[in-house]
Amino acid sequence: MDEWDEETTPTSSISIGVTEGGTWNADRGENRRGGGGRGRGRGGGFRNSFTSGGDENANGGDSWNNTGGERGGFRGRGGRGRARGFGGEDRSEFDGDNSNNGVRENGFRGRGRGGERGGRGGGFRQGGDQGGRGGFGGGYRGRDEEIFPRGGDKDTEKKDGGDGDRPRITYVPPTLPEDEDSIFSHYESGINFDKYDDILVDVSGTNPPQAIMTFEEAALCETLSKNVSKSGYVKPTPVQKHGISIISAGRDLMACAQTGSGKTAAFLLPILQQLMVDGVAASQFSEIQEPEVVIVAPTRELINQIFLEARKFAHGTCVRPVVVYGGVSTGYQIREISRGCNLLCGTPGRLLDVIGRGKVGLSKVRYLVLDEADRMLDMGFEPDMRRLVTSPGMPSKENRQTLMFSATYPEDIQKMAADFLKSDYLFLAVGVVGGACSDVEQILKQVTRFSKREQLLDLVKTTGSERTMVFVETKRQADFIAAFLCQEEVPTTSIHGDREQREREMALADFRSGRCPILVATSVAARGLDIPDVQHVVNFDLPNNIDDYVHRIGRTGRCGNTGRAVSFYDPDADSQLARSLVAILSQAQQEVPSWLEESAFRSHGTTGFSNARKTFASTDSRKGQHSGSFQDDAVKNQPAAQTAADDEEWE
Ligand SMILES: Nc1ncnc2c1ncn2[C@@H]1O[C@H](COP(=O)(O)OP(=O)(O)OP(=O)(O)O)[C@@H](O)[C@H]1O
Repeated sequence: MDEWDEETTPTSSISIGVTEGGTWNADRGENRRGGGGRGRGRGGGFRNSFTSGGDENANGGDSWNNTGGERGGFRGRGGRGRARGFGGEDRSEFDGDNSNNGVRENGFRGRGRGGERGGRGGGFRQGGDQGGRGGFGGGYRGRDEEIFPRGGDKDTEKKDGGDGDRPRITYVPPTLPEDEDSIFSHYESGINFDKYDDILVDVSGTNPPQAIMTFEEAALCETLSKNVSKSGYVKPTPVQKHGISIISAGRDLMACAQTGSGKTAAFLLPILQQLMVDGVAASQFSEIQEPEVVIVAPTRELINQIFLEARKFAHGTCVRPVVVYGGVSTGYQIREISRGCNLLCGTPGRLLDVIGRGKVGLSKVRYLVLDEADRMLDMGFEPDMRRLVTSPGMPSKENRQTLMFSATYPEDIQKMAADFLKSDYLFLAVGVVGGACSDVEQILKQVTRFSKREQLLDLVKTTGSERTMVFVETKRQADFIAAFLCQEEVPTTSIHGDREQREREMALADFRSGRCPILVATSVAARGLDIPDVQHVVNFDLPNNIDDYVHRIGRTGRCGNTGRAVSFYDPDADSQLARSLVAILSQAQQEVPSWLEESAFRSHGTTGFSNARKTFASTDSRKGQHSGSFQDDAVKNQPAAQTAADDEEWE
């Protein structure tokens, strides 16, 4: 079976728990729920899960690898774990992350798996009325979250090739609502929307076209124009003013503009407009679909969001957008494509998959868009992008328009990106390349590794029901922190690359709706996600890459709204970021704590920020200067793919 033949679910820590735990693995609902005394609600469930770390720790791991009586054993250990987990041994859960021996590790394991298992059950959210279902196992989502066994139920089936127990993905996302209210639902632009007009814009390259000042000047066709109004757009943002005219003039573009400033519409509108002018219409009658547009983005949720935007703007036209991404039934996606496809959105792996299956022809591609282009082209993912542009039928760069967008553009990536563009491409920089959105208040808090959890709790307790994204570095940590907050009665959900797609989409839906106002996330949610009313971002763990910091805090303060980002700075772990942080904060006119300046000084032995900040100019790397990336050398030298933590599934 070739690698594209059928996708399998990523090995999920949550799912491991589900499978191994037996009770959770049962096919019948009553087994899942019954289980008998696996924890009743918040307190009990959580405590149970952590018991394995107690004096049973010699068996703690084993219990998960067995069934039947061992499960009972696990349940029987309930009640003591909490003391280890969150009470007495405050450090152990973190130590366990790195350690391979000793009591702490077992304790952590007990917690970790329990916690991950907990992610399914709902013990924390639904409290005592969940009865046996909860345990910590179910953790933090709640009673409505379905349990999907790893094999044999309606939702999964074994692979044909007999490839072990790995199930075929058969998840099909819910049908999208067709009513206009849903399609055009949007949040209001904020008080600072007009300030966008004050941002300096630099377009470099030969003969840039004149920017448009209004949507009327874009001369969009009637349906498109109405859709723009229904979306609540009154006037274009700077990246739209310039981007729309550049793309409409047929030029290749590398565009850099701050997070939340409307880059998606900047490429969608002129592309759709051109398709309309050309009278493009999807045909259901050809077996191979030949889209005119291919849009690629690095994560599933982001590409789905771009698809929804495309669907919104194309509403009532003959242009049919389709989306493909990992974690969803390939068969379903291929059927969607075969119903007609002009504009294909995809994550790279799944895109290459459907192309490789011969279901999509590329010879008609006129627009190739790479959103989050720096991430798409960084060191880890460059080969996939090269594979895409050299796929059979894909027009050469001379014969297509290639468009790249991001809020960050390290210089080395800019240079590589140029390989994908015509030599006369335009470089559009709105504001400072790689700069943070100035509508986000940035607060740095110096913490120790072991005080983070309490600080987080204090913080979320003061923010009440305001929507908050909490970024952590690892998937395990995401589950752990989500479970911890749930135990503290803060309704929380989580998103990371080990959660199944159904769970990821549910988590986002719960966060969007406010049902779970706290979303704990890894970097998988750092880029592009546009979720209304996210007032806060917390960097529980700072990323090891300043560009990721910029993207993460950009989940708030979008479209002229204000937001707040609180970052926990652990001097033992984060000093390599100090200088870049000082630069980012200063550029965004934020207060720079003196301890951070000192830390930056200590880690580099110089106060030479002004030198380093020469790189602040909005710069096209062709100008022969440093680009506007803020990365200091220490960070820059890290392979970008590694800096993405462990979380980008890339398909
Ligand atoms: N001209 C406009 N008027 C009003 N709202 C707009 C306008 N342009 C975009 N928006 C809205 O602003 C929000 C942010 O837009 P978008 O997601 O395209 O930002 P972005 O620049 O791609 O951000 P990121 O860098 O995080 O990916 C969206 O909700 C979008 O609908």
